[in-house]
Parts: sequence; C-alpha cells; structure tokens
Amino acid sequence: RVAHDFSCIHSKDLLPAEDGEEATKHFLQELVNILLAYINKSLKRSSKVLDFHYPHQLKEGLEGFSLELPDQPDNLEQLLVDCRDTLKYGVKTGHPRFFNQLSTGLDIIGLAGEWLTSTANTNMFTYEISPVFILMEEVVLRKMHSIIGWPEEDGDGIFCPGGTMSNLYSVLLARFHLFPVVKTHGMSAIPRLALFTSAHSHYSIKKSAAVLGIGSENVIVVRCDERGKMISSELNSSIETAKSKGLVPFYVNATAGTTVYGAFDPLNEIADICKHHGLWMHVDAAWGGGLLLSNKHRVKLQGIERAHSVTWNPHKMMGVPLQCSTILVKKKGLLQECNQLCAEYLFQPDKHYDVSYDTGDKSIQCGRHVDVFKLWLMWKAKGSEGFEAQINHCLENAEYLYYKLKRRSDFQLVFKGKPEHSNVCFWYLPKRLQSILPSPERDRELHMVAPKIKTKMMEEGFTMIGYQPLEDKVNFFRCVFSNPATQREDVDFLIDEIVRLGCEL
Ligand SMILES: O=C(O)c1cc(=O)cc(C(=O)O)o1
Repeated sequence: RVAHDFSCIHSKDLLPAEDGEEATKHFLQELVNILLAYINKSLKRSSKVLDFHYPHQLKEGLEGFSLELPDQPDNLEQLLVDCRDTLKYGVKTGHPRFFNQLSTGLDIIGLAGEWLTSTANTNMFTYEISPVFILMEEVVLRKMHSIIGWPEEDGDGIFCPGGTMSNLYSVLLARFHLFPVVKTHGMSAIPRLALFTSAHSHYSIKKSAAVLGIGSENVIVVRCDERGKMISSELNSSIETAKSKGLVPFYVNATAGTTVYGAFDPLNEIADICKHHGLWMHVDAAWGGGLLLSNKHRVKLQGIERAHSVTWNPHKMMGVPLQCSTILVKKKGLLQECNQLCAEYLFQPDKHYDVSYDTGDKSIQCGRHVDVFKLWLMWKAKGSEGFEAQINHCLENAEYLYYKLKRRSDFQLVFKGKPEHSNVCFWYLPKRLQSILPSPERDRELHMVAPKIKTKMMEEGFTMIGYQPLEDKVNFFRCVFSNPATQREDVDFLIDEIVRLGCEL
C-alpha cells in the first residue's frame, strides 16, 4: 500500500467534506495501524509497561510532543504523530505484567465494541435514539439479575459511570425507599440517618454519604477480622448503639471482594441482621461480582440474592474496557420513582412506542454513554463459559503467587491463608532486614521499602504493582490479577524484578 501523505490535508478535507471519503478512509486506516501497533506492543513481554516521565517533562513537550492548543489547525500528519506520542507516553494497562489496578487487560472484542459505540455516538436517554442499545441493556441486566439469583419478575438496574456512582445509587435508593419525602423536601424533612460499612470497604460509601448530604460522620465503620471480612456481631452491636443515640439506621453495605485484601463479607449473616432491623442491604461486588460466573468461586458470594441492590463492575474481573459498571436493584420501579423528573423535551408520554423503554429518567444523569454494547459483544464472543474460564485463570495466577511467596523468607504475606479473590498482599524484605526481628524500628524501615522499589520499578518500566499501608500495617504490595493475558512466567518475573530492585535497599 502506498504510504499516504497526510501533511497537506486537514480535518476539513475529511467527511462530511465533498469527496472526503478517500482521505477519511486512509486517515482512519492509518490510525488503526497505529492502534494495532500499540496493541501488539502492549501484549509483548519484551515491551515496557511504561516509559515514565515527570509532569513537568511532559508539559515542557517531549521530542516535539506539545500539549498546547493551536489557533491554526494542525495537518493530519501532525495529528497522527500526536496519536502515536499519546500512546507512547501512556501506561500499557493491557500488558501481562501490569498489576497495578483492579481493571487490567485489553480485550480485542471489547475494544471493537468500544469503537462501534463511539461510531454510533448516541445517548442512552431514550429508545428513540438508542433502540438497539436500550434493548441490549435490558437483556444484559436481566442476565446479571438471574446470575445473582433474583426471580424473573424481580430486577431492575442501570449502567453507571463507575463503581462509585453505582454505590451512590444504592444509598440514594435506600434513603428514598425509607423516606420518599426527601426527594422533594430534602434532608430537613427526615431524621438523622446512619449507614454501616466495613473498615475494609471502598471509600465510595463515605463519599456517597457526603455527596448525598447524609454526612460522612454518619457512616459507621464496622470492624473486620484479620482477613478483612466484616464481623457480623460487630455490625449488630453498631446498629443497636446508633439507635440508642437517636440515629435512624437505614442501610448496610456488605463488600464482596474488598479493594486491598479481596475479602468477602459474610453475606448471609449480614442479610439476617438487615432483615431483623429492617435495613436496606447493598452488596458492593464491584470487584467480586465476576466470581458469580465461576462455579468454583461463586460460593464466596452466597447470600447475595438476599440483597436489595448490588454493584457489579464488568470492567474489573470480566475485562470489559473502562468504563462498565452496573447498579442492580431487586425491586422494580424504584429507580424510576426515585429519579424521574419527566422532562417533557425527552420523555414525552404520547410517543408511538411503549415509553417504558425510555429508561433515561431512571438515571441521575441526563446524557448517558453507551457502556452496554462492548459487554454484550464480549458475552456473545465468549459465552458465560468463556468468562468463567478467564476468571478462574486469574484466581489460579493468584494462588500460584501465594504459594511461591509462602515458601520464601524474603517475602512475607500480610494475612494468613489463601486469598479469597485474586489479591495477594505481601512485604518484600531486603537482605539487611531479613535477619531483624519484627519491631517498630524494622517497621519504620520496611515502610520505606515499597515506595523505593515502586519508584525504581516505574523508572525502569518493566512491570507495575500497587502498594499501600492499611490500619496498623506499614506499606505492603498488593498484586491483583484480572488480565487473562497474564501467565505464571509473569508472576515469576514480578518476584524476580522486586528482588532485583529491592535486595540491596
Ligand atoms: O476500576 C478499577 O481499576 C479500580 C477501582 C477502584 O476503586 C480501585 C482500584 C484499585 O485499587 O486498583 O481499581
């Protein structure tokens, strides 16, 4: 193919310009070539995960890569160079040795789904402008309801821009369910509320209470065991205490797969307590929801069918491209009642089709991105069995890492026992610390090890893993597996790289 000269054409020469079709085809084909080169590179172990630069270096402009916005249009050759550079200086989150976040991987079908979604460029507020996507959302949500174990006649939900928003919906719905007057009269019309969540749960529960005007101080944090699982007897006593202080408990968040440890709360015990006190039970399965697809692992979420609402992020363990998050609600109609404002310019009641398909008014958004298509396409491509296999593979990688570290004296696992999810948490002890008994002094030294290793790791760029302190524990690494491309050799590489970078610290 003749390489096209894009230096003398500009965006105005592309469609919808007259006879812009040829230039458009060549420009988009060239972009696809850039993306294909990036995809191949991301999946090659010989490539780096990242080519790290400090903010000032990127802002100054690297090798002509300027972030500044011009008055005159750039030509398409420059745009293609900018596209290459944007990817060059980014982080390859699809790389088999990228362990830094819960969302990793680069699924080709998911990517194709996202490309089609952008090309369709439509909105999810009404059936009239998204007929296919609205029906797909209904089909996919119903499938997820049945996987949770809710009966056919139950189940509602919506795709949200991330797990934090999904959790926020659950608090909003629980409050509306108990006090519908709050929608119109606000918080002054209702007594002081209290909600409960575990010490290891996601900070979005507190954030939801802050955003919704409930107050983050009214989020009562329930103690966990050494594995990070909520202690249900502590939940019960916290609820009793809140009542004795005149607060009105209304909501409990149980976590299925905590962010750092990957712990699963005892859902049946929590459901019993919620039933006894008449509280809304939400399960934040943003990270653990994917395990419902695995016959081997779904037992860890037993009791989830008793929840009033569930957050489940397919962009985590199912490897769907960001973003893809759902709030699933057992009671039909509540989302609509809670959020609808019936804007006449969108939700006309006298349309020529069944307006119950205009699901936009269930949302607290107006415009809403189509996040369902890439999930629907992946589900068609893999089948539920395909998702099960990839999720089991990720947990097998975690088990492999766990047993490798268990046998070594230079690594120490943060909690005893096999991980419930694909999170493996550990300290690395440089040679000089390996012979020192645990003490506050050793802890002070150990606290600096992970940040130093991470700095060198990012500067060299061959792998990437997260670290954090937690409660009384000094900085430790958290390795999580959600990328089906990751194999045992990548686990071996990670361990060797941490030793190489840290043994002399
Ligand atoms: O969607 C994600 O990748 C994600 C969401 C979190 O809340 C926390 C993390 C994380 O701790 O890696 O990841």
